[in-house]
Amino acid sequence: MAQDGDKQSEEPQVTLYTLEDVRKRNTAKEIWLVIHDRVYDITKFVEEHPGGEEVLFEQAGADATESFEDAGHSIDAREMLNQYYIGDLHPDDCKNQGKKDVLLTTSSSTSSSWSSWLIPAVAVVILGFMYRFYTVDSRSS
Ligand code: HEM
Repeated sequence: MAQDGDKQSEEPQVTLYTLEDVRKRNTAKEIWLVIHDRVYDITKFVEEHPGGEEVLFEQAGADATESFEDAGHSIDAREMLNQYYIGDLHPDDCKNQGKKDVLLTTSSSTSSSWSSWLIPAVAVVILGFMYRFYTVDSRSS
């Protein structure tokens, strides 16, 4: 029995929130926002934010990924996010971003597999032609 308990505690328990859950937390008492499909409760951070309270109030209850990235936050700022992380955005609400990631991965891996054999193959064909022309030239002269 104790083992069962251990197993359960080893599994990461991620709480899922919908955008609707997040939207409700946009008051001075409670401020949540979404960055890269992760949900943050920044209520206690608002006053400390070096970029000011106002920008956070503007993003309260919404997906702040774009504005967070636009501000060009440092690595330290990104690490600070962990302190306020409370859960993930429900997959239903982050469909578009998931699709975009998949497309980007697929297209980049496809192009790299193409170039890995196409460029050497073209080089071999060109070298073959050059070799033929040179040998034919030298035989005829
Ligand atoms: C919980 C989320 C956030 C954290 C932990 C955070 C943290 C920080 C930190 C540590 C800085 C100081 C500069 C740096 O180290 O990059 C900063 C600056 C700033 N932040 Fe944030 N920030 C958050 C969310 C946001 C959002 C959503 C916006 C935009 C709406 C924003 C806009 C800014 C701006 C404009 C500055 C000033 C940049 C400058 O003066 O060069 N931040 N933030």
